[in-house]
Amino acid sequence: MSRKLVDHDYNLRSMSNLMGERWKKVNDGGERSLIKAPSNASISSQGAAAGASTAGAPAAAGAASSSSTSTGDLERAARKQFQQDVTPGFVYILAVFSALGGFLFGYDSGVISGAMLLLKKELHLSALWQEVLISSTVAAAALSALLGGFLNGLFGRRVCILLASFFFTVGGIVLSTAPGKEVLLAGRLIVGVGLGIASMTVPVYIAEASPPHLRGQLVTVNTLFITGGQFTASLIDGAFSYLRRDGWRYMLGLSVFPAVLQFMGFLFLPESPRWLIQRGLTQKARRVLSQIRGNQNIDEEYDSIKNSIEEEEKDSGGDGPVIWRMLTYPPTRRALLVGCGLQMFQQLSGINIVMYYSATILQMSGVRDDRLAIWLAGLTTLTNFLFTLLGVWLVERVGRRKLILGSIVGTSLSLSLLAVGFLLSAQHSPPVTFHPSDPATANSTCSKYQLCEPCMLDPGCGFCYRENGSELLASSCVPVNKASMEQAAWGRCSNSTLMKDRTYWAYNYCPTSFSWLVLLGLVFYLAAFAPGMGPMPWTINSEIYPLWARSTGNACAAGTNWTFNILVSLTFLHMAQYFTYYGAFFLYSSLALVGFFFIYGCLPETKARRLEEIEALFENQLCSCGASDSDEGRQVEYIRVKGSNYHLSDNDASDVD
Ligand SMILES: O[C@H]1[C@H](O)[C@@H](O)[C@H](O)[C@@H](O)[C@H]1O
Repeated sequence: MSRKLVDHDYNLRSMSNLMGERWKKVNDGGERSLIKAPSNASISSQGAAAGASTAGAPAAAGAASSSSTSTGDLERAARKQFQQDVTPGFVYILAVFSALGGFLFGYDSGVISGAMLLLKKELHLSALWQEVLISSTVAAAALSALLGGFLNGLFGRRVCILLASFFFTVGGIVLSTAPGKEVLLAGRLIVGVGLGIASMTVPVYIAEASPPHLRGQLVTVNTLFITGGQFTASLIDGAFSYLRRDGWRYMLGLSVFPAVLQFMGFLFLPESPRWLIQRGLTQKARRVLSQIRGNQNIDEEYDSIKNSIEEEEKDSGGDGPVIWRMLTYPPTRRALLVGCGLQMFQQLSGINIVMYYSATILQMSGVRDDRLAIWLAGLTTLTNFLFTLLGVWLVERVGRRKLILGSIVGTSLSLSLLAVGFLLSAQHSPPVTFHPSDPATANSTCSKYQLCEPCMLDPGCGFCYRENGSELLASSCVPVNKASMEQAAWGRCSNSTLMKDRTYWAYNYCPTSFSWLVLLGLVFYLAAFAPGMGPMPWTINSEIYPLWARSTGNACAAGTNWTFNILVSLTFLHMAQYFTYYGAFFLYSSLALVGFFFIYGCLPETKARRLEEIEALFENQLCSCGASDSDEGRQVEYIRVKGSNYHLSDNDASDVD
């Protein structure tokens, strides 16, 4: 929430409305005055109810009551009181336990790259098996995310989160004890099912439990946990890479701990009050709502959710499966297109390619040692994490729309910078100066290449060279060892002892003096992508659908995310082969630009709106929703006075009445 802007919201008019309202109901039992100093008894009872952090609020309210107190003090007191009242600690506990699902998402999707380095040696995995073990999880996640919509509607968010942590736990145990590759595959599929369910349920659960002014921030914390999980995975990969035997068992098995922690936590955490109301479990919903709203009066929120569910049931009209009703009802159809479009553009912006490729980018920049490259790749995940933290800070300050628009422009520009780096490297590609003869077949395709660039673009070849200062000597293009891409099939680069003498094997890259440009592109990319394009698609999806369509909408959006994740990862090497690296990165950059126009036209601002109000934002024709967003700049503040939430805004002070 923007402090500066909020100061304008508390103008005299709205404050006097507030006071009028205050005095009108001053006799209500159990209500507290912002104008009159509270009694000591009320201070202590309220302080106790709201927890230690409320200690300053009654004092501030008391100060506001003195005749010499300025309106500014009164405003500050009201704001402070409001902020403390609407944010009981329980909401944070709930968000953190839910976001463990995000952590597991990040950990389980990130840890496999390091584990694979050990696995392929120990279990002698072919390239096909490596591919299957990596992609199977993402494919299972895509399918189970879609199925998760149905499960969410039927059993509720809490049961789905319990189910996801159960799958994570079982999957982790199966993986860490697997006797062979078939059981490993089973474990990866089980983990994938957990990933899919968690990725669509957790943001919805957090959004439904959060107060409007904190919703964006708390849902974004989930993506912070995803990137935190990816960072932790890279540290664990680095640490256990020294354990040549069975190191992968620890890497894959350690996720069991956060999974069990989440499972235990959710045995005690409540179901989403919105889901309960929808299911007609009204008494339980009231109990949960007062539990998560602390000392507030929840009547207004409860009534508003209940009314909007009744309205929605009338509006959404018709029978049939939810997805059909969503597609035939214009506001939800538009929301669905926006939600899935955001997830598609997130993946088309190439985040998982950049993360995956970062180790190679580092090798291009002269990091020759494998282990060092693994550790430095951890720096990439750390940067992603730190900049997602910036997103958590910005989301309620600048709003979702501006944040994601700024982010996608930066993403597109930095992808172009990466492409330029690759282009310059290709244009100054080192020549092949030495043509050793293949002992097996006199004529291998690799020996035909005259430059490093086409040689490294051929998946069957690599570049073997000696370095003397900045000069390359005796560089050759030779076939890669099919069992281990880290060596050539024969010759100087096929043997690690031979490679000691400043002889290097470059597979997938060429030595270049423009690596600094590529490195710069990588850092800019993460700084631009992580605060907006990373978290916002998840955050926005958790809030743009009406309750009856929320599970299905999020299921489709998460399914889209996983599907494009797998499509982009599987096609990247082929793209690089056909269009070269710079061609591929220019393509991702253009796709991000298309994404910018899509978001600019179609995405309305949802900041500080109640979930029940958001459907109305999609009433305009598609792709006029964003441009005609009349509320950009409108300041919305929810303020609780005497136990209810009031909606104050500059242009409509009558909301207070
Ligand atoms: O929002 C997340 C995040 O940005 C991750 O770093 C990325 O790996 C995921 O694919 C994405 O959905």
